[in-house]
Amino acid sequence: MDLYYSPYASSTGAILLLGKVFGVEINKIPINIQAKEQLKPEFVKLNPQHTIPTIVDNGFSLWESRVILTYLIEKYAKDDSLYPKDAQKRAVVNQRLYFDLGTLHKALAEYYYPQFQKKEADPELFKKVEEALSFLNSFLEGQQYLAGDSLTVADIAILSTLAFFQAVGLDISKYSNVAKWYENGSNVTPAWDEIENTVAASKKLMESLK
Ligand SMILES: N[C@@H](CCC(=O)N[C@@H](CS)C(=O)NCC(=O)O)C(=O)O
Repeated sequence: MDLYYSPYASSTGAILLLGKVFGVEINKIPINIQAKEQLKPEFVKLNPQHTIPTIVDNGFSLWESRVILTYLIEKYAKDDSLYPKDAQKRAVVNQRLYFDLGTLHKALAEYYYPQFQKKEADPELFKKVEEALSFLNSFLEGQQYLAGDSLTVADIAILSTLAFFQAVGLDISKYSNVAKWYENGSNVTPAWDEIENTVAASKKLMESLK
């Protein structure tokens, strides 16, 4: 399976993690967004929206990172534990994934990405980050996992989001449920080293831009 990736995409580690868990061989193809490589016609042919990450699995092209994660589970997992088939359990997992896409990651990206381009941090945008982390903290009240009572793709996606943004300065320590869940999650999630290695490489690149 080909994975077109960029160090700016916080989800790359989660995709590599699932690839390792399921024994899927992933051929990593870096795309340099600063050099606008994603706009090359051969890439736009694969993904007209020209976003990273994009996978090509036996000729099947797919993008939107959280959809890539659920696709990998549906296609390669031996059971449904990471993405339960039960309608209500799956709905809660999906709610967390959409919360990541539309609220948490969105707020973090809007606050941190401009800073990679040497722009001043905007405190107004940080309020949205704090609000999103407070929501996450409340989802985790009395819970060891984000959706249900065992590890799911919701945990993996949001752990990956937070691993990435912590590497560039986010502090989650005052959100005690989040901090506790992150600590446990990073210990119990299989192939966690894929996230750590990816985040370390991203951090190095982003620091070189400062
Ligand atoms: N929601 C999408 C976001 C994808 C996205 O916007 N990726 C950025 C890099 S972090 C990108 O590809 N930017 C280049 C472009 O849009 O041309 C996902 O999770 O896959």
